[in-house]
Amino acid sequence: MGTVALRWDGQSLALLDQRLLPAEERWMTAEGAARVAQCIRDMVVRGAPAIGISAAYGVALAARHAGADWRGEIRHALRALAESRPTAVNLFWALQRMERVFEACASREEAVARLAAEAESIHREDLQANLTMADQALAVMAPEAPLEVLTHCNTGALATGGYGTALGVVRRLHEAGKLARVYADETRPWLQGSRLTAWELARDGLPVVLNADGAAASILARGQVSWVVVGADRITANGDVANKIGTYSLAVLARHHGVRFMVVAPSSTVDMSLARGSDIPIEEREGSEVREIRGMALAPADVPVYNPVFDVTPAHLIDVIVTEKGVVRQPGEAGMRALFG
Ligand SMILES: CSC[C@H]1O[C@H](OP(=O)(O)O)[C@H](O)[C@@H]1O
Repeated sequence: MGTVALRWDGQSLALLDQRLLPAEERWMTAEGAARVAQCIRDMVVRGAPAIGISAAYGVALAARHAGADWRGEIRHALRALAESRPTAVNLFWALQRMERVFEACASREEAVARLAAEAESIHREDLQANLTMADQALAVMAPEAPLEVLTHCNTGALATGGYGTALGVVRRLHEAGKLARVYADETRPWLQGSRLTAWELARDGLPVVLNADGAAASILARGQVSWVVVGADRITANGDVANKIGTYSLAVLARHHGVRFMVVAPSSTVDMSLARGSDIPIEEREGSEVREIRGMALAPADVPVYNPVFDVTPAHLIDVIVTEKGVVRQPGEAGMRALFG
């Protein structure tokens, strides 16, 4: 089997501990919803679609382990999971789906069966969405010869139900014989690019080249990269995109150098209830993620740190948003409403 971030056997959820990659491949079992919420908060599992899928399985686990007050326990699990991370809307989208099914259940036994089935559907649909998006993106790119692309963070099988969003597009280019090289930004501070993307792509035999984030400008200036391809954590009604910190600067660089900029995300990442990107809650994480790595000091222990882990790329810097429901070119409110109502 190819790379996967999580496994569900009908009774428990196993998560590949992404904090330890690439040094160690260690799986941990999350027995209940509280543990799943903690794994999402601590980034054992991360990536917008993967945390939505994990949260859904967390609700299924809550039903499985519930007692006489099964309704109260499942409600408590829904709340705890919703508090695990704030920016990726896929988490809340998945929990809303689970809640709708839960509210329609008349007994704990029914909830156990139906919530597990719903979580499995969310998982399966995400994988299918990735495959559809990869096809659509290939049609947009229409490469005649193998091309170079640059990506940021990790949007691959590790971040999704399988295959990947932006990395799914990279995979599809490779399968079509149209990928000359993919540059992977290392993605400071959590290093999703160096620890996860380089690992995932090298493992699957794709031509990946790792670069420091600060090298992106000179790579784009060389004129060989055709597309910057990234994922998303939330897309608002006007086409603004929240994604991993550093995406916005990459979009500015791409526009400056005449390189096209593509966002690839399933419709579960679209939040039409928010008018613009400035409405998106941006997660800030511990300063220690910047000051140190695996306990080793990279900065004075007491230096103040500002560590927002997402930024917002305005729609006007994006050439195309690819979803499984269709493609929005030159994103703006009209194009978003045409596809998402
Ligand atoms: C396939 S979307 C992945 C998305 O999630 C990342 O964030 P994190 O690693 O903090 O969960 C990032 O924004 C990626 O684009």
